[in-house]
Amino acid sequence: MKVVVIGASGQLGQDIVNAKPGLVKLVGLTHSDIEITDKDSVFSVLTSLEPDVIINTAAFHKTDLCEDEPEKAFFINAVGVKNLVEVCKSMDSILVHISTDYVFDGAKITEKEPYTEEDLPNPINIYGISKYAGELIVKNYLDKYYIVRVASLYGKAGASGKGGNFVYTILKKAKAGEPLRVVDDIFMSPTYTLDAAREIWKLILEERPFGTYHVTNLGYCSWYEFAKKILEYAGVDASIEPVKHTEFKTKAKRPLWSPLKSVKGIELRPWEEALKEFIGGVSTQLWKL
Ligand SMILES: NC(=O)C1=CN([C@@H]2O[C@H](COP(=O)(O)OP(=O)(O)OC[C@H]3O[C@@H](n4cnc5c(N)ncnc54)[C@H](OP(=O)(O)O)[C@@H]3O)[C@@H](O)[C@H]2O)C=CC1
Ligand SMILES: Cc1cn([C@H]2C[C@H](O)[C@@H](COP(=O)(O)OP(=O)(O)O[C@H]3O[C@@H](C)C(=O)[C@@H](O)[C@H]3O)O2)c(=O)[nH]c1=O
Repeated sequence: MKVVVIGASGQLGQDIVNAKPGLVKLVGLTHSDIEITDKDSVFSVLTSLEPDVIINTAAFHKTDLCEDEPEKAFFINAVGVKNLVEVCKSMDSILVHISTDYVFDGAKITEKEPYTEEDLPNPINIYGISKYAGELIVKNYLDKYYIVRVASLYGKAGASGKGGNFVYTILKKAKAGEPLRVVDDIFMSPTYTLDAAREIWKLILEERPFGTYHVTNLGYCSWYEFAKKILEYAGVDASIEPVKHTEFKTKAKRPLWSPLKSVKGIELRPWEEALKEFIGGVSTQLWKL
C-alpha cells in the first residue's frame, strides 16, 4: 500500500510518519513539495506518485489569526481540500482528512456529554467554519474518505502553524517565571499526536467503513486542569491563576465545551496517561524551551 502524507514535517504529520506500519510504502510531502491551494501543484505531484491513500494534515489553524484572514482560512482549509478531493477522485485514492473539535459550538455543555460522530457541527469561529467547509467538501464530493476529528494536539514537533503547542507554551512561560493565567471554564480532550497517528493507521489498515471518526485521548478537562497536570508531570513548581474565558480575551470565540468521544469503537488511552508519557519522553529537551 502506498500512502502520501501531506504536512509531513508538521506536528501530527511527523508522528504519522514515525508510526508508519512496516508494510506501508510512505511518501512524506512538506509544504515545499506541494501547495494544496494550487491545483496544478496538487495534480502534478500526486498523480506522479499514484498513492492508494492520501493523508492531509495541512491547514491554516491559528485560531485568532483566521478571524483576520478568512480568505486564507477558506483557501487552505476548504479550497485546498477541494483540490485534494478532485485528485483523489481522478486516481480512485482514499482521502484521510484531519479535522477538529472546533466544528462544534459547545452548546452540549448543558448535558456535560462529549460530542460524538452523530452530533451535528455548528462552528462558531472562522477556523471552525472553514474546517467544517472542508469536511463538507470531502463528505459530499467523495465516497472513499475518512474525516478524522482530533483536538487540542500536542506532540514532540510542536505545531509549525501555531508556533508550538499548549504544553510547550505553559512550560516555557513557567520556566521564564511569567505569570500563568489559564481559563478554567473551557473544556476539551487533550490529545497526543503519536496516539492519534497510531489510530489513524489502524483505521486505514483495518479498512474500517468510510466516514467520520473522533480520535482523541479518553476523557476531558479544562485548559486550567490541563496546565496543572503539565506542570505536575514536568516537575515544575509554578502557580497558575484560574481565570474565566471572559477575563482571557481572544479574537476568536472558542466553544466552551468540545470534548470528543467515538461511538464507532475508537478508544484511546486516558489523556493523563498519554500526557505523562509525552512529558517523560521529551523531558531531556525541556531545558531548551
Ligand atoms: N494543533 C492542534 O491543536 C489541532 C490541529 N488540528 C488539525 O490537525 C491538523 C494538523 O495540525 P498540526 O500537525 O498541529 O499542524 P502543523 O502546522 O504542525 O502541520 C501542518 C503542516 O501542513 C503544512 N501546510 C500548511 N499549509 C499548507 C499548504 N497550503 N500546502 C501544503 N502544506 C501546507 C505546514 O507546513 P508549513 O508550516 O511549512 O507551512 C505543516 O507542516 C490540521 O488539519 C489542524 O486543523 C485539529 C485539532 C487540534
Ligand atoms: C496560552 C494560554 C492559552 N489560554 C487559553 C486560550 C484558549 O482558550 C486555550 C487554548 O489556547 P491555544 O491558543 O493554545 O489554542 P486554540 O487555538 O484555542 O486551540 C485549538 O487549536 C485548533 C487548531 C484546534 O483545532 C483545537 O482543537 C484547539 O486545540 O487556552 C489561557 O487561558 N492561558 C494561556 O496562557
